[in-house]
Amino acid sequence: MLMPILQVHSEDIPDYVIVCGDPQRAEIISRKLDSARELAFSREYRTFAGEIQGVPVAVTSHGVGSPGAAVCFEELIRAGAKTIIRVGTAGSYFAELPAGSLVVSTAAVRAEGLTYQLVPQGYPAVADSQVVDALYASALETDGLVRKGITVTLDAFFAGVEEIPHKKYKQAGVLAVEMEIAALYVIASLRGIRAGAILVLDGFADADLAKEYNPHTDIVAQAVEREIHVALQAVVKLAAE
Ligand SMILES: O=P(O)(O)O[C@H]1O[C@H](CO)[C@@H](O)[C@H]1O
Ligand SMILES: O=c1cc[nH]c(=O)[nH]1
Repeated sequence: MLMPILQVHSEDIPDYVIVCGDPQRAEIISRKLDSARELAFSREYRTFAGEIQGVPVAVTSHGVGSPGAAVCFEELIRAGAKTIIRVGTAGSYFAELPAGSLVVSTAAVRAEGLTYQLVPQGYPAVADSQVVDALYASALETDGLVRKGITVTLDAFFAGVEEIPHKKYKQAGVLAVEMEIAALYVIASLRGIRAGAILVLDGFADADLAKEYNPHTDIVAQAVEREIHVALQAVVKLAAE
């Protein structure tokens, strides 16, 4: 069956799918796969399929923000995805977690609008524990900082006149801020599949720490290579369980 928005056929979507915001990152991830082939590039959604150590895996970009990403997650699940791992970037709240560090998101604060049109307030946006364990174990096998914990999903990247309560999230122990994980975790729970996420911190989101936003540094690019490796090794681990 052809998915109307992603323009991929369900027969081509395996159990394991890696997702990321940037179509260019999807292409970078696809280069790590054996027998990789591009399935479709429709709107911001670019999809590849291949194998990692014999395990079939697809990669799809979901763009920026929860509503567009939700379209991607829903169609991937309809097409047959059973485990979705987001490989993303996020802003850090803590000086001890500088650019280049990794965070495995165990749950997300629903500070966005999309999930409130799907489930009531109070419904948790929580990762699958097996996926979290596989991501964290794989990350510990690599060099560099990694933490696991709660992240927050926002709709706004740039602030308007309303204050984004970064200070409160930080006080509450939230590690990092990004824009799609809450949608992924809520949709995964609703549809009965597994999901998890690993993030490269690309700078500080907190007003006290923030300098100019620049995700295009060597440190971030190297850490993205590391998180891609971690996510693909997590897929191999999960497929062997
Ligand atoms: O790392 P990616 O997947 O691009 O995602 C992060 O980067 C974008 C903002 O620049 C948002 O989509 C945010 O969630
Ligand atoms: O949403 C995002 C993504 C990366 N860095 C940020 O500060 N915010």
